[in-house]
Amino acid sequence: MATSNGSCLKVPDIHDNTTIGGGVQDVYGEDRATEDQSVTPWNVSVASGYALLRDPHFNKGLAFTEKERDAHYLRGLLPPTVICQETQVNKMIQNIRQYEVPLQKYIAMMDLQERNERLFYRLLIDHVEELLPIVYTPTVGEACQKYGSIFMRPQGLYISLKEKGRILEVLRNWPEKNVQVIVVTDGERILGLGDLGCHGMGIPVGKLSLYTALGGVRPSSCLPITIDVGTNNEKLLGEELYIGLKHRRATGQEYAELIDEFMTAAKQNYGEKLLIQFEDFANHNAFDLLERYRSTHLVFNDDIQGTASVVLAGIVSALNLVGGNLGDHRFLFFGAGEAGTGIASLIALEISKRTNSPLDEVRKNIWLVDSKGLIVSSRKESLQHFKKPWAHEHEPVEKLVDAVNQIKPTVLIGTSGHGKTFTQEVVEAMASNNEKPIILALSNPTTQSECTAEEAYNWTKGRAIFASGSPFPSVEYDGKVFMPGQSNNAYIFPGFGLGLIMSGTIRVHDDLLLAASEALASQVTQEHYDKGLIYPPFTNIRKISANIAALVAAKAYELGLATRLPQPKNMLNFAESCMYTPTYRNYR
Ligand SMILES: O=C([O-])CC(=O)C(=O)O
Ligand SMILES: [Mg+2]
Repeated sequence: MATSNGSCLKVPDIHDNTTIGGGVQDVYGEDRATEDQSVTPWNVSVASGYALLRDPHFNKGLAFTEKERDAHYLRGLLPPTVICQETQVNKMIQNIRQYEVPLQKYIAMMDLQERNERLFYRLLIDHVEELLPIVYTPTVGEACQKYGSIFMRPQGLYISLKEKGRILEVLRNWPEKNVQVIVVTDGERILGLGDLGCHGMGIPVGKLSLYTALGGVRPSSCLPITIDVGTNNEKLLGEELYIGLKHRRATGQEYAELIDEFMTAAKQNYGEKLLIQFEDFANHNAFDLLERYRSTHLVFNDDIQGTASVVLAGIVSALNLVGGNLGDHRFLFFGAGEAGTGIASLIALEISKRTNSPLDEVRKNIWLVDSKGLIVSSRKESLQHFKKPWAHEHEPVEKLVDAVNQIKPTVLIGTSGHGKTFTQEVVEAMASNNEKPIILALSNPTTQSECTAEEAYNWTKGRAIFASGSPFPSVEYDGKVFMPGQSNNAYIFPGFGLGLIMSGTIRVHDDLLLAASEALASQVTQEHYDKGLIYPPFTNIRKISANIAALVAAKAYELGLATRLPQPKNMLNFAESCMYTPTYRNYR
């Protein structure tokens, strides 16, 4: 029974605006009719009174109706006015706009997420282009750098070396029991900002809020995790407010054992269909972890695979502007880590499928530059394994500009994590070799971008097809306005994850990444091309995500990787019906 002091009551009928799966056996688990397992319509415990207002999952602030205020002991706890969610959204966006400093906007958004989850997501969805740079790159990068001083409440799980041997217990401390996606980092390579240790938590939190806002995966299914094995960041080690373990990183067996315990415990606790997204691990671990767990767990590395899928889509759609087939182009990467080699591999796979040519042959048109210069066969012995397929016959070349002049790429892709490395000389070399050079400056956040949009358009005299990892405003050159694209894995991972979840897929296959990429490219219309865009705007992202989810799920069924039966007849309708929407529920 309900009590006035805020303890729990049974709510016999909570109407939800969204139902999925026709009321039985929904994609989120067994026998549930609503998209949010924490509130089935028939028999749910939620807080009442003061505690209800303090519960971000249920709180509606001034949107509680008169009847709800009576029924749930809220009288007097709220001022008398009742306002709707739409008005609250308008008020909140005005409040956010009053902050001049992006980090203040970030803190205000995190505060809202902690106070009223549905309002947070409604606001983020309704103002996605404006707020994405706040909850995501670039501001999330700054938030991670200052995480120790802005830390208020844990927004996910911290699993440190102290928890070794007890990780299952730690997972069970998390209040949500039906977790379907974990985004996990060890903080060693946060965006292009390097080792931020435990302060990397901002990244899984940000990524998962996009899973919900952009991909419609319900918030209670999402679990952000930071694995803390120490940090090699001397500055953080000396900081009083650093929130992580204050010693250098554990490596080797100690590291592997902790990760392995985590992977085993996560699968044991949440089941075979749990999606684990690796995010912002350093190169060596990123490749090893993907290799080690891809055949036993549903794992996805966003930096290797998500980035690859989004970039391939952008290049495929850029062909509409520059002409030629994918196989006719020559690619030069600056940066041969996760993103660089991940994108290179997926492009090679796609060309190989399209042209029916062996991968070895296709790779010859794809070149990579790392910190030591062009990757060439004479360096093969000393190369890390993920670089070896790209070591082609060529004399050594040290500088990027020389590589551009000698290789003559049609597409230049920056994945270096180092800002300002596409110098005027480099960009001009691209422009002198190509009528419409494709230039992608993918490193994040904005400070690490290989060049700015303005530089790309100015130095190519408005001829560049440009996209970047972090957003840039539009640029005017010679009386014409250019709109740079944002080539960020945020286009892919939310819809990709939804596709896996809704189909009960148990393993990630490269063909699923190609399907996601194709789905994204198919969302770019003539209207976008006419504006020089190679990606659709983020304002359409939920529709884009539904399309990605549908194609990914269809491919998963085709490959025999999907376990949810029966297979939905109309995959797109099904994807849309699965998506969480943050409209307030009515509490009777
Ligand atoms: O988070 C982003 O904006 C894209 C990404 O995965 C990275 O840069 O590591
Ligand atoms: Mg990342």
